[in-house]
Amino acid sequence: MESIPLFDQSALRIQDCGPKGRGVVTTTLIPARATIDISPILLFPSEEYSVHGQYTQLDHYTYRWQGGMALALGLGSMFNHANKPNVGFQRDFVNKVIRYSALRDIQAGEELCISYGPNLWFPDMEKDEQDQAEGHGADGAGNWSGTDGEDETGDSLLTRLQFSDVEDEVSALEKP
Ligand SMILES: C[S@@+](CC[C@H](N)C(=O)[O-])C[C@H]1O[C@@H](n2cnc3c(N)ncnc32)[C@H](O)[C@@H]1O
Repeated sequence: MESIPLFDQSALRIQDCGPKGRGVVTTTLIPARATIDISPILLFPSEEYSVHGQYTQLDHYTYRWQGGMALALGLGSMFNHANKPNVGFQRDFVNKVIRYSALRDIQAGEELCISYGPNLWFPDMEKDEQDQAEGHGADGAGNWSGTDGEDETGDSLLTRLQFSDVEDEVSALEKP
């Protein structure tokens, strides 16, 4: 295993993010591509997880991993979900870590969010907040109006990183 550097996280805060629970917020600008965290993981082998882990709180936090499910130790377990994440991640199976980096410049005061993938196991409060801010909303049948803002991803950096680094990770938090 490589020797893994640790990062100065003194500009980050764990704070109450309303209905999402706790989340990670930055107090300073984080430039695009900057590494935010490298979280070591704790691996739960598939058999153990299917008998125990999946019936516990762990199931809200674990990532799919080779041979089982993994809990990110540290910040990696604190990122909330966003459909338009500002943080991407890559699982490093050899070194048993997950590397998190900024997909774009992240301004002071912004919450740092990853994408958990399309199949969430909870009502997405971030989507509700974003739709309200954009003037969209659910009709009585629960159908949402408005586009998902494809054209807002005109930022080529975001697009490039999402496809190269994030696309294959996007389902990592989905449950088997
Ligand atoms: C990996 S944990 C994130 C940290 C968590 N907020 C906490 O306080 O421990 C995942 C859980 O956070 C909540 N969560 C994350 N993103 C959310 C979102 N966009 N809307 C609502 N709840 C969210 C859900 O309860 C989910 O099961």
